[in-house]
Amino acid sequence: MISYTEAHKKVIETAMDFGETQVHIMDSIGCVLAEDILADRDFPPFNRSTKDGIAVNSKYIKENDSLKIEGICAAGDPQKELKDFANCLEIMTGAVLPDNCDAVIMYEEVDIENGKARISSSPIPGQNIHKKGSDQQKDEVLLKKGEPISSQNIGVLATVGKERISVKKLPKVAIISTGNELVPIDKVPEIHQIRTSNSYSLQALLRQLNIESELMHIPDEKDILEKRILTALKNFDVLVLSGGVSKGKYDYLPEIFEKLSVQKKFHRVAQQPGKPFWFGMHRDYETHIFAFPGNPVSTYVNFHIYFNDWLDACMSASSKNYEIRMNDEVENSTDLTKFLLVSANHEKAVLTGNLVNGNGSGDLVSLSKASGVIKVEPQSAFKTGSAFSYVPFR
Ligand SMILES: Nc1nc2c(c(=O)[nH]1)N[C@H]1C(S)=C(S)[C@@H](COP(=O)(O)OP(=O)(O)OC[C@H]3O[C@@H](n4cnc5c(N)ncnc54)[C@H](O)[C@@H]3O)O[C@H]1N2
Ligand code: MOO
Repeated sequence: MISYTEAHKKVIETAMDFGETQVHIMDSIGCVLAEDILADRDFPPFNRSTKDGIAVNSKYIKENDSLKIEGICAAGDPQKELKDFANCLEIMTGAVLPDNCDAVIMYEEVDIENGKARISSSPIPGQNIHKKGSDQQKDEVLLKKGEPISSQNIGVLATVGKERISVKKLPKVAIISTGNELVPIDKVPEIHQIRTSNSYSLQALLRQLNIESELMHIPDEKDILEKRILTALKNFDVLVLSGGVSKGKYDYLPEIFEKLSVQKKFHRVAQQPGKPFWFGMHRDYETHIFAFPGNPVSTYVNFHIYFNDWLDACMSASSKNYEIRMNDEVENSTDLTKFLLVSANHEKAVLTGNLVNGNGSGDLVSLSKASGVIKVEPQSAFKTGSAFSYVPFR
C-alpha cells in the first residue's frame, strides 16, 4: 500500500492535454483560456468625460467667467469641436471630450442661465477626463492564456468583441456505478437496496467544473462489466467509478481492469476514508480510470483530493492551497493519512473550522454538514488552534 503523497504524485504524473475548442462567451465561465486576449483598441478608446457638466479649455477661462454654451456632447455622439476657446460645450458622462477642450467642470460647480455657464473656480487641465489609453493600450494582453475565466473576465471578453473563445478542452467523462444493491433514484428501494446517490454527487461535482458526463450502471456480473467497461474505455477520456474495488467477493473491478489491459498505477492508499482507491490508465485509448471506493464519503473526498488536482494539472492551472485553524483538538493515532470532515467559518478574516461528527464513510448526510476536509498526518496530535491544510468542497 502506498502513501497518500505517493498516490497523489502518481495521479498528477498522468495529467495530459485534451486540446482546445471554441465556445460561446456565455459557455466559457470556469473554462481555461487557450489564447491571449488582446486589447483591440485603447482603453478607454477616446478621452472620455467622467462627469455630467461642461467641457472647457482651461487656458482661456478663469474663476467667475460666464461662458457661452455652444451645444451639447452626448455619450454616443461623434467628437465635436469647441469653436471659440472662451466658450464651452455641455457634456455628458461617457461622451467624447470635444476638440479644443482639456477639462470638464461638473454641473454642481456651474450656474447655467440664459445659455451661459458661470464657473465658480478655475479648472485644472485634465480634470474629470478619463484619458485615452490610460487603462490599457491597443494590443496589450488583457487576459493571459492559461487563466481560468471568471465572471469578472466576461466583461473584458465582451468589450473586445470575443463572442467565441478558444478554451482548453475538458475531458469526456463517464460515471459508472456498480453493485446489485443499487437502484435508480426514481425507484422505491426494497429494504435490502439503496438508491445510487454517488452517481449524482459525482455528476454534480463535474458539472461545477463545466464537465458534462454520462451516467451508467453496471451490475456485478463479470461478462457484462467487461463488455461495458471496454466500450466505455473506447468512448471516454475518463471513467469515474464508485464501488467494487475493495476485498469483497463481488468486487470484480480490479480483475476486469487487468483483463482489459488497463495499466494499474496503484491500488489501495494508506488513507482514510478512501483506502481501496484504484487508479490506472489504458495506454492505447489514453483513458484514465479513477475507481473510487463505494462508500459515499470516500467517493466524494477522493474526488476532491485527486480528481480536482489532476484536472488542474491537465489544464496547466495551479491548484489552490488553503490553511485552516481548528477550534478542536485533532488526533490521528493510525498509520493512515486522515481526511476529516470540517465545517469552516470566517472569523476576523481567518478561516477557522470545527470537526463534523459523523458515522464514518457510509454516512453521506454528514457530508452536507461539512464544507471541506483537513489533512491529518499519521500518528499525530494537535492542540486547539493548530493550522491544517484544508480542501474546500465548494
Ligand atoms: N475486508 C475488507 N473490507 C473492506 C475494506 C478492507 O480494506 N477490507 N475496506 C473498506 C473500505 S475502507 C471501503 S471505503 C469499502 C469500499 O468498498 P468498495 O469500493 O468495494 O465498494 P462497495 O463494496 O461496492 O460499496 C461500499 C458501500 O458503498 C455503497 N455504494 C456503492 N456504490 C454506491 C453508489 N453509487 N451510491 C451510493 N452508495 C454506494 C455500497 O452500497 C456499500 O454500502 O470497503 C470496505 N470493506
Ligand atoms: O476508507 Mo473507507 O473509504 O473508510 O470507508
